[in-house]
Amino acid sequence: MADLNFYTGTMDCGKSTLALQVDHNHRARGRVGLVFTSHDRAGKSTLSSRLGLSVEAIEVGDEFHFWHYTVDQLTQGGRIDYFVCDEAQFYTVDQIDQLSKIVDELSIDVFAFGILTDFRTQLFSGSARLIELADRVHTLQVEALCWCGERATHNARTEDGVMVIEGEVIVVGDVEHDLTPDSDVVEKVVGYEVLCRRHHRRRMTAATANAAAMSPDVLPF
Ligand SMILES: Nc1ncnc2c1ncn2[C@@H]1O[C@H](COP(=O)(O)OP(=O)(O)O)[C@@H](O)[C@H]1O
Ligand SMILES: Cc1cn([C@H]2C[C@H](O)[C@@H](COP(=O)(O)O)O2)c(=O)[nH]c1=O
Repeated sequence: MADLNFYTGTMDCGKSTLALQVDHNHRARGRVGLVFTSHDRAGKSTLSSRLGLSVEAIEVGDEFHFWHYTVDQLTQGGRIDYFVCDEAQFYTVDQIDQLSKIVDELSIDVFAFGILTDFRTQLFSGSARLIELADRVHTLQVEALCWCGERATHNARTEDGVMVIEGEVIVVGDVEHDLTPDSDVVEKVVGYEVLCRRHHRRRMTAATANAAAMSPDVLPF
């Protein structure tokens, strides 16, 4: 029996690295797989890890149809044992439904990887559908840490290190370290920072915590 697996965690916790390892290990045992991604930082049709590894991947846009694509491949005599699906938070609900049908009707294992919530702590629709349908949901064991040392649980979007709460849901970017607000620079550096829930709610990033350290700790709001 094939399974639909969802591996999740915050940004920067090792998901793409694990996706590359899963593909490597299954391929090493003679299994035939397809690798998919969406909006990877390294560019279109690439699955990349911050460790520097990357592989070519099939880009999943909103119009991509997993079921039609897979049936076409199989009809042409191709063999497929598994899918590795990175950045699955960006997939549509229909695409996740197609993946579950592929598991059930074509006995293809699916390993999906993605973050759960956006910069406003709202579930991505693709991630929510995976939570609803997956046979197994795994939280990655490598934990990214908040600047305070606690386990990071949420993803903040920042401009020059200061947390923002307005904007488009999809903004491709990376976690930024050691940012300090610089009023002299016109172009703000947009990035992400992983935070514990308490500091996400307080909108307190490493940069603003550093600034606040100069004044007595105000009561939590
Ligand atoms: N220079 C490094 N040395 C060791 N590990 C690193 C280094 N740079 C990044 N990493 C590891 O890579 C992880 C991020 O990997 P990645 O697969 O890109 O994460 P995700 O896909 O979840 O954003 C970090 O949590 C860290 O453990
Ligand atoms: C929180 C959040 C993230 N994103 C983007 C930023 C990155 O390009 C990816 C996550 O990649 P990672 O491999 O897990 O680091 O998602 C976004 O578009 N919107 C958000 O709210």
